[in-house]
Amino acid sequence: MKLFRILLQAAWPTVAGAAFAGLLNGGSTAGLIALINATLQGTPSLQPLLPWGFIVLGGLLLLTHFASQVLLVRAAQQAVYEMRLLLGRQILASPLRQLEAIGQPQLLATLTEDVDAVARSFSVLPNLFNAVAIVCGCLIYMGWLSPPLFFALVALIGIGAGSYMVLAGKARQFLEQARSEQDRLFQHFRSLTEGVKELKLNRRRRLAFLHQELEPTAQQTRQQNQLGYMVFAIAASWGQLLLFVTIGFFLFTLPHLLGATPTVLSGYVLTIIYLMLPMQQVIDAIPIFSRASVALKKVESLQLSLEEPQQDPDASADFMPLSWQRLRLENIRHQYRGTHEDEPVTFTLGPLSLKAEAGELIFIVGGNGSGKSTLAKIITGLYVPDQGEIWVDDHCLTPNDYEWYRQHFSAVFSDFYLFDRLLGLDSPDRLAVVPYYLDKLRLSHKVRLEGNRFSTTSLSQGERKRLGLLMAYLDDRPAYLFDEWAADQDPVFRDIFYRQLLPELKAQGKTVFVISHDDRYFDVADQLLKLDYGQLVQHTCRNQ
Ligand SMILES: Nc1ncnc2c1ncn2[C@@H]1O[C@H](COP(=O)(O)OP(=O)(O)OP(=O)(O)O)[C@@H](O)[C@H]1O
Repeated sequence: MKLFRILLQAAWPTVAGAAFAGLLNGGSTAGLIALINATLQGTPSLQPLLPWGFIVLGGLLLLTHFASQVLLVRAAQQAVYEMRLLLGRQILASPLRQLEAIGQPQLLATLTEDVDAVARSFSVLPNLFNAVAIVCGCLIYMGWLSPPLFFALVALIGIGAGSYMVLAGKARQFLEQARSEQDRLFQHFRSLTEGVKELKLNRRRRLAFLHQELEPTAQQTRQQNQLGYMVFAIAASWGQLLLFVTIGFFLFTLPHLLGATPTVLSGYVLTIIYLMLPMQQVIDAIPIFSRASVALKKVESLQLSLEEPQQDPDASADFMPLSWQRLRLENIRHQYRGTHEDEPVTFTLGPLSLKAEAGELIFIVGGNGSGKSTLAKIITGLYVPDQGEIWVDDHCLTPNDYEWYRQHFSAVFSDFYLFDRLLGLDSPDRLAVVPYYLDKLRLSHKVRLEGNRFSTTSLSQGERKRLGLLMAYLDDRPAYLFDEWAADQDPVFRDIFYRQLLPELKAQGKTVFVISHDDRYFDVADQLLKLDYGQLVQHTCRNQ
């Protein structure tokens, strides 16, 4: 049902047009069968009209079949298009913590496998819809021919459909298990692509990865899918057997019991034989719809939806960043909860407070795992803290303000992503300064701006980070955050970063947060915050 709701939401007028054409198609099919039956029975009064009727009904059948197919293909493609965009928007609107908890492999599996499964089900819809229309038209014709035989037929169809659904339910369970294995498969694909160097360098590790990780999961996925589709095949064969039993019943048993005339009998057998193809199409479509409904369930389990558009956060709020005088974090606390080998594991940052003025350089320092990046995500508004308040001048942030608040920051995180083009930066003024910054960051001999795209991003890690810094400069936000930016720079450029670039940003009135292990440069900082196991253990201000 949800699949149809998605389709209706995307393009209900087109679906309504297709439904109308489908109904006409079913009607003309039934009419054509009635006409063929009448011709075969040689009803004298109708003979002169039959050839004309045949031409008209045949023409109508072809036309309505074509119209309903074309309209449904359009509606289905529109639904797939909207579904992809909706999922993209929802992922972008979801809290970062939620996305981190889901994990990259699961998101990728959903964006590819699940969206594909739903798209595949939409692609068989036109044929299915036609088949259902023909079945309905034929049933109406058979009901008109003989009500007692019609009820006998409906009872047989009911038994067939009921037993088919029991088997289909079992098959669906196997498909669900196969889908769970697919998440693990994507996890392995990630290891394969991101760990390719490590796997290439060590043969034993590579073989262990192939035989102990990839192979068993791929095998499990294959087995569960195989079982699922095999049960569907058994169900389909059972359905076909029932169809033959039904024809046999109508030929040899029921007419004697219910006293049907030869016209009625031949009409029934002709219609049932004609129905075999559309029935087969319906039966073939059921596994595809089952897989699609497993996909929808999976998408919903990630607290995403392909159905209900959430309010688009980009639509309403005014995102113009302000310049601020002071930023305050009061009693902020954030906790990660998880399990490791069935033991609960938590990491708690805070409670901690800090103040940052415009034009201040604030260094956040501490050992590995002390919570620096977590604090950075809270400062930039990527995490909403479990407890505490963030104040921008005299305004305390409410949950609805976070989207607006984040627009005040430009950041280069340690695991930053480098876009190869300047997205969202089309003002000629901003683009004109790019060569200046490329020069300043000593990249002009390697990278050019071509239109709004960089000529290359195949650079060393240090150079990529410089390009990331250029993007941050172009954003021109009131606040900046650099997470171990200098770690990949050579000593000369590291010196330039701490002694020249950071003071320049400060002189422009920017608030700059720097996560750093470079204690040689701590003297540059106006404030130094030291974290240890999530607690603020040292807070030094230059003016104190
Ligand atoms: N997404 C997450 N889910 C669960 N726990 C996390 C997550 N990210 C970090 N942690 C936990 O929080 C702790 C602090 O991590 P964080 O990345 O903030 O440290 P850090 O000080 O930036 O470390 P480093 O200097 O190594 O980058 C870690 O010990 C880690 O166990």
